[in-house]
Amino acid sequence: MSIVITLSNLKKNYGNHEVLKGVDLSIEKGEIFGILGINGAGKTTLLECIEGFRHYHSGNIKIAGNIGIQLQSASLPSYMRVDEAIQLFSKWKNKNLDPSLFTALNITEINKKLYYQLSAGQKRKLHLALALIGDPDILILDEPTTELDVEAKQALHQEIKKLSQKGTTILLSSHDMAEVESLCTRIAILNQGKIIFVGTTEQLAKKVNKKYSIKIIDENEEKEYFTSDIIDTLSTILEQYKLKNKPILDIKINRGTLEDHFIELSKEVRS
Ligand SMILES: Nc1ncnc2c1ncn2[C@@H]1O[C@H](COP(=O)(O)OP(=O)(O)OP(=O)(O)O)[C@@H](O)[C@H]1O
Repeated sequence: MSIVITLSNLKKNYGNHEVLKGVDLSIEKGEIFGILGINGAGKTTLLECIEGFRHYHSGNIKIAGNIGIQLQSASLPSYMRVDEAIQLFSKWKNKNLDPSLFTALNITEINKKLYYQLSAGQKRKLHLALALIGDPDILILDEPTTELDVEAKQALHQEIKKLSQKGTTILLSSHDMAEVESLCTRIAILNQGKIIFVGTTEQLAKKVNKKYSIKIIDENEEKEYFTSDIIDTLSTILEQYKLKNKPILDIKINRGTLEDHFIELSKEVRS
């Protein structure tokens, strides 16, 4: 796998406020890479440095390929129509927007609307569509699904997965842990200016040593067991029930969510 984004010891201050305190990161081609962190952790700053919108004070950023960008907040002239914006960006990039995206993101419905008439979610959809014109090698999305309705969110998730399968690298920030868990191949957690974790969500679960919970419900009671080895523990429990010839009514397994693990790790770092 080839590395398409490399950050080495990246530092960025706003006045005396050190927001990025030496960030190192490598992102591979075709990854869907999520940047997580609490409000103000520096995710947007990091993405904007990579996009070239922010000056950084020291360190190095290497990018292999062209970038499509959907900013957290962006604006177009109030009286520009949606189809005019798409034509304008298509001309700039000398490529048209893939028609399947019009349908997937429901752009056709808002084609003739003026920019100022769009709802917040519709604006976000338009900016996403504009980022995708020109078939970028790397797509950077800052909180892409905030304000999107469920249908548009699902459409975007499918689109992101398709793009990654054909080799586009996607770098996104999000507060939606369920979204990150289902989409991202790897994540990085930004905390107090440093990356405190890089890896898969499973690796994060291991790092915080989160134990699985197994709840067994039988006719008389509900019992909960905690384990890090689900197969061994579950087999032993089932064996015992079989030996006692006791019927089980329900089994619930909870491996913890990304949100639980994120909170756990943030607590560990603070203490
Ligand atoms: N232009 C700026 N001038 C001064 N301080 C800034 C500027 N932009 C951001 N900051 C500060 O830098 C820190 C990081 O902000 P940033 O927007 O990068 O965080 P974030 O992780 O994207 O937050 P959120 O999740 O709330 O979007 C915050 O404390 C913010 O107040």
